[in-house]
Amino acid sequence: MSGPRPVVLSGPSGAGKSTLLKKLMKDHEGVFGFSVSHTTRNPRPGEEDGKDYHFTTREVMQEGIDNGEFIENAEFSGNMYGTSKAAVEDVRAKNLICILDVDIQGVRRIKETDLNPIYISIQPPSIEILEQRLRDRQTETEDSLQKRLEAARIDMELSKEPGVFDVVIINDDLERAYEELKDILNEVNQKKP
Ligand SMILES: Nc1nc2c(ncn2[C@@H]2O[C@H](COP(=O)(O)OP(=O)(O)O)[C@@H](O)[C@H]2O)c(=O)[nH]1
Ligand SMILES: Nc1ncnc2c1ncn2[C@@H]1O[C@H](COP(=O)(O)OP(=O)(O)O)[C@@H](O)[C@H]1O
Repeated sequence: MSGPRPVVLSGPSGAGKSTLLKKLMKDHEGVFGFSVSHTTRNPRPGEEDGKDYHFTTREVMQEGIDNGEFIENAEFSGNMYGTSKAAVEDVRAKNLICILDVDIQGVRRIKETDLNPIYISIQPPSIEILEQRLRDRQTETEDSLQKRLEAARIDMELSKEPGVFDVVIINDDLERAYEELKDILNEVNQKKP
């Protein structure tokens, strides 16, 4: 595929992907475009349909998957998530660098496509700190929080495997993690404009 390499951000829920991504998009307007995923989970206060996610139902999303409209899709914490072909195309059409936020299953599926992104894992300093951040965020029920922590343990192990990610960023201090992310993206874009 031609154009700049897309960027896949992955890592446990609560690791800080959205925080870093929003900061990056705000500081570099007209450079990055977010691939808006579909999900069957309920919107959180402040989340906008079509901006944060395309909020949908299981039936509608399954129909789209069956019709071949998705690059990848996965089940996470009791909900469906997926990247539609249109989500990535929309960003490409604007000539922006496409950023995708997907879980580890999404990373695996995207590796089977010709998208050829750079794979970045955002990791928390520890599972304890991750739990605290998720609790402080106040977006989860106890059940969905426990499911996220369970998935996080698997994600944290897999991110250590060589070859899965190009880069692993530990999001301890936010500003330092952000600088690290920016440095990596600068490097990639210089190599392949
Ligand atoms: N495979 C896949 N995962 C996604 C997609 N969109 C979001 N996710 C992942 O789904 C998980 C849950 O996302 P979300 O419900 O927004 O919760 P949060 O990560 O705790 O803010 C995260 O690990 C996301 O990276 C997608 O299109 N495909
Ligand atoms: N470096 C950090 N230090 C402290 N809190 C952070 C840091 N990065 C993110 N957070 C907070 O942790 C919570 C989870 O971050 P978020 O960006 O929603 O994670 P994700 O998108 O990976 O699920 C948010 O409330 C966010 O404000």
